[in-house]
Amino acid sequence: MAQGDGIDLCIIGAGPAGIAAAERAVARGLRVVLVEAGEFGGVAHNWGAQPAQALAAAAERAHQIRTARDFGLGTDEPRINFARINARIRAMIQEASPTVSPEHLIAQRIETVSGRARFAGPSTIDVGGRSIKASHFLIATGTRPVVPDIPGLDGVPFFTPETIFEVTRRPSHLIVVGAGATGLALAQSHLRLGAKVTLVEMLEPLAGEDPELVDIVLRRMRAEGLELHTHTGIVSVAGGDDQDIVLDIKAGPHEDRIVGSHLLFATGREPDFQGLGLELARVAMQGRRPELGRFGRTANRRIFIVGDAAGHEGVHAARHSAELAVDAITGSVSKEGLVPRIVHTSPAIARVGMTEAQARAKLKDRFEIVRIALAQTDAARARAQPHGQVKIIIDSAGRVLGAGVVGPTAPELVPVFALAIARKMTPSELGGLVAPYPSFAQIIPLAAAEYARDHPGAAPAGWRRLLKRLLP
Ligand SMILES: Cc1cc2nc3c(=O)[nH]c(=O)nc-3n(C[C@H](O)[C@H](O)[C@H](O)COP(=O)(O)OP(=O)(O)OC[C@H]3O[C@@H](n4cnc5c(N)ncnc54)[C@H](O)[C@@H]3O)c2cc1C
Ligand SMILES: NC(=O)c1ccc[n+]([C@@H]2O[C@H](COP(=O)([O-])OP(=O)(O)OC[C@H]3O[C@@H](n4cnc5c(N)ncnc54)[C@H](O)[C@@H]3O)[C@@H](O)[C@H]2O)c1
Repeated sequence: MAQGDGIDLCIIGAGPAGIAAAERAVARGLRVVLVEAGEFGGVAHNWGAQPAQALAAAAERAHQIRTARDFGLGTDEPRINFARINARIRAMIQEASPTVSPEHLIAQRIETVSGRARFAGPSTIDVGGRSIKASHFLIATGTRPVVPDIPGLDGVPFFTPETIFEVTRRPSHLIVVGAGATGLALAQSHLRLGAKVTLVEMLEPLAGEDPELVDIVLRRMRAEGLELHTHTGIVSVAGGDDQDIVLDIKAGPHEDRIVGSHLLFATGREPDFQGLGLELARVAMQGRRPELGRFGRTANRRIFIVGDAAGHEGVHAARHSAELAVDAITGSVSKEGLVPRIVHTSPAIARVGMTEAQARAKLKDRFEIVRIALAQTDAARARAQPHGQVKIIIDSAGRVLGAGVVGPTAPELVPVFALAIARKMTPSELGGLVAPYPSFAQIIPLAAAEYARDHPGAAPAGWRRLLKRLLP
């Protein structure tokens, strides 16, 4: 049967991007159908961000117990029960599920369909033998993990970031391959939960991030016991089934062997358009990737691709890209927001706007950097969490262009810098904001004072000027 005409927007994939798009579209008065092949909530809710955050929270507690002696508290090593930790994670996901359940979505006037979608033509999809026609389509099908082709891997049991939460006993020695945001965060969680962890990376850890900020995190992780091999390739792998996993590695001319109990590949993700029938949808491809215009519009102007499938990174980026696409479909004028990039290690890295490398490429030496160590705040000293820094990129006119924060509350601080960049604020204006005491946010006025020391002419913000900038 052909589901009735009159559907304005059919969304394929009910992860954060698909759900955000559906919510915005119904708010704009569109008739929306949301199709999901697996679990509503997508990777983020079921296998990605949420479980990883819950695991990191357990790991943080274990770390606090282990370091409690620094505060004058006598404690033993935490007793860690992996089965209970992962049972809590599953329970937490179940508890949060109503917020992404079909029932909740239907209550918001979003029609839901369970099944795998495949285009049957430029304006029709097929879902389990059922045909759905719509004026516009939004593809929000996310990504799947990539596992490298390594000699010997056939027959060796391994985990991906989606399956690692199924472990019910503490790995005695977890080998993690890939030091991106996922690999580092999962490696640190397992390390803090008492596993020995060895991380193998063929390039630099977090290669796209500011090396100065990454270095702070890596120093912490090494101090906590992480064994890290960078610029290291895997020659072969063997073992499994009650036997140790043996990884032969090579860094330049040096060969080595790692013997572990569990193997996790965090070697990146790729969009999976196979089986979606994009050729029937008249979506033009560039190799294996669709050609994308503004807001993810494809060569078929009625089809958009958003979220991780379009190369955005993280839940907030996925949601934002989806909302912009809906705005484009409904003809609303919207401005792309500044999307922060976050690495959820401990300490975390959060940054927004231009990096030092980008500023150098664009402005040569016509910019300045202000750096302040987190240790300069009383909050960091009181909580014994001194590991971190703020790094602000400022142009020659004195406007904030970018900022990177490393610290326990980095993700909470970075929106302040996003606002400063969007409003073209100066460090003096930022320094005009009153940060509560004690808080890590005090690093912001400290950074502003540092800038003012070298620029005595840059007047602190008057409240009138600040108000003028903040008000629409
Ligand atoms: C371990 C891990 C930790 C992470 N931690 C964080 C974090 O802390 N913070 C953060 O911001 N991001 C994090 N991420 C990234 C985050 O999960 C993604 O950015 C986010 O899920 C992307 O949302 P999405 O809607 O684009 O795609 P997804 O969440 O992948 O959802 C896509 C949905 O589409 C469905 N689908 C696919 N094909 C079809 C089809 N043909 N028909 C119907 N449905 C289909 C899938 O079943 C899936 O439900 C993490 C990822 C991982 C793996
Ligand atoms: N906001 C967050 O906290 C968060 C958390 C997880 C993921 N994400 C996002 O999800 C996306 C994917 O991140 P990711 O870390 O899964 O992937 P990634 O692609 O960023 O990192 C994968 C790493 O694996 C390495 N690698 C690949 N093949 C290898 C091999 N054969 N041997 C050794 N190393 C190898 C790569 O060099 C790279 O450093 C990113 O965009 C990331 O920002 C965000």
